[in-house]
Amino acid sequence: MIVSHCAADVRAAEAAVLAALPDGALMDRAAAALATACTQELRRSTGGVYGRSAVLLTGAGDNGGDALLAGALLARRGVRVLALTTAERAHARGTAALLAAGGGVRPYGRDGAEHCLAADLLVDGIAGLGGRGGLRAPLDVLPARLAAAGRAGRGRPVVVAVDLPSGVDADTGAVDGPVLPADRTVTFGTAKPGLLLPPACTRTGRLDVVDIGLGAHLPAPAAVRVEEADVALRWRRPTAGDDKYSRGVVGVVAGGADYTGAALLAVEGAVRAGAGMVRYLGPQHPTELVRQRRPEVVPGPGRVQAWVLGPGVDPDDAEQGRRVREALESGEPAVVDAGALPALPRRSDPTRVLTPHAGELARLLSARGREVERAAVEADPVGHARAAAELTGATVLLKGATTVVVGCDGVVRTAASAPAWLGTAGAGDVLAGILGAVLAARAEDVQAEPELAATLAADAAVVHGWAASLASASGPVAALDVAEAVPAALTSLPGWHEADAAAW
Ligand SMILES: NC(=O)C1=CN([C@@H]2O[C@H](COP(=O)(O)OP(=O)(O)OC[C@H]3O[C@@H](n4cnc5c(N)ncnc54)[C@H](O)[C@@H]3O)[C@@H](O)[C@H]2O)[C@@H](O)CC1
Ligand SMILES: Nc1ncnc2c1ncn2[C@@H]1O[C@H](COP(=O)(O)OP(=O)(O)O)[C@@H](O)[C@H]1O
Ligand SMILES: [K+]
Repeated sequence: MIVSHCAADVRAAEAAVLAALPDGALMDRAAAALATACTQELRRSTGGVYGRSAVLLTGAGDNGGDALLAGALLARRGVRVLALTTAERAHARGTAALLAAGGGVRPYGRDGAEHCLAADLLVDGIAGLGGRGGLRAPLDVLPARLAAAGRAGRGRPVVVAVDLPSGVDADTGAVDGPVLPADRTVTFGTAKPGLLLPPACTRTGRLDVVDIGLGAHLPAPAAVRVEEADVALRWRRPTAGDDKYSRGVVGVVAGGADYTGAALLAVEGAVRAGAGMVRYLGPQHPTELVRQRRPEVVPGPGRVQAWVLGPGVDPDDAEQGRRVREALESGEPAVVDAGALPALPRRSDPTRVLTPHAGELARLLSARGREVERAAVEADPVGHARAAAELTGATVLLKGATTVVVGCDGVVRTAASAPAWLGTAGAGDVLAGILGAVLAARAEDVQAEPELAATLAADAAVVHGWAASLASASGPVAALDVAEAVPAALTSLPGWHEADAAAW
């Protein structure tokens, strides 16, 4: 898991650590780690370090100071280092260190972009925690120039961001103007939400979190990235004492006379994610299809531990609509997807996990008096997911390249294990099925501790994305293939077998 904290929490932790350290010690730790990452990137993109060229973009603050101090270390390793200052002031100790090590310092000026493009390495120390808004002129055109020049090491320098890609909002992940995208970001003490949250997170590149001793002084995280190894530890496995009921029965209300495929996909997701039993509730035609493909599915009503409601359900389908409403009234944990979202009562609780994509979330908010367009949701996914969680009382899982989950504990969870190939019809139905199986397996725990639903929702999204990576193998993938890959995805999660051994 990668944890992140807002700027105010980082600054407070920094103040506590600084009180016990000599002047400059914290920046020196940061700069040493930054220089190491820079030499690795130089070696990777050019085959060496000595004689290579680096340009440092340095603002007036400590972010620029980190870059200058790291630049001094690089210069001592034989790198030709030039700092281009982007503000009227520059960090005094960092500037002196770079000059003493043989580097150069001058204003960014008119030819700044040409210097940047000609370098092997570009270190972005324009702004970090103190950044406000997107990059300003003359730096605003630099991201487009770099993008047009090609790939790292082939036409353009490799870009290493200090703490954050400049122009990204550290706390929210908002992108309000041009941002310098990084190939690698070296962040200090803890990650920042803006490095993990969409839309900014696509600019982070490879992320290094450098321990500079803030840990003991940091509060609960603001946002976390759930990783495969976290899921391996938490995934509930059956024991000798389990039977099909105790492992969790999933009730699926999906599909209808027209959309039969969604019924199959949701059922397949639940079966493959290890449900003890799946009951399917729907009209005769999809019921027959489900039975043909998955004879183990039980048709018709009965006791369930968790529901999957809505994939492929037409909101005007009276019969399926009645089943959705009855399930929502039953009190069991539920995945509320697609056609079931309009049936959600005005207030729910966190054991109901809504799984909209951006368009569905926009409709849900608009129907509740918060008129909003899909594009606005995409520009601020976390803000809108949070608004929906507050308005409905439910847990909200907003699907996207980076999926975000907002529950009732205030922490934003993210899953980013999916390849872009997963953006294919029916993939969301499979996720709903997987999540239904996860909720059913832990139904009692979720009832006792509703905030657990958000953790489980993020786990399901990670497995869904991991299964997609496996099934896709860097190529096209169909939704049904994703469901079929779930068992293999689970057993290939890093740490799965170690966690299994520990259980015995
Ligand atoms: N807080 C901590 O625990 C630590 C902080 N360190 C560094 O200190 C940084 C914070 O330093 P500061 O508070 O001095 O602030 P910054 O250096 O992040 O930002 C201030 C500078 O950025 C400029 N700026 C702001 N927004 C801009 C924009 N959109 N475009 C162009 N320029 C912009 C400002 O005019 C100013 O020159 C961190 O990001 C990190 O790099 C590290 O040295 C280690 C420890
Ligand atoms: N660019 C992308 N990269 C990775 N995953 C994506 C991307 N676009 C969409 N996805 C994922 O694909 C799935 C699509 O679900 P959804 O929009 O509900 O489609 P459908 O309704 O056809 O099933 C979601 O899990 C989403 O997170
Ligand atoms: K930066």
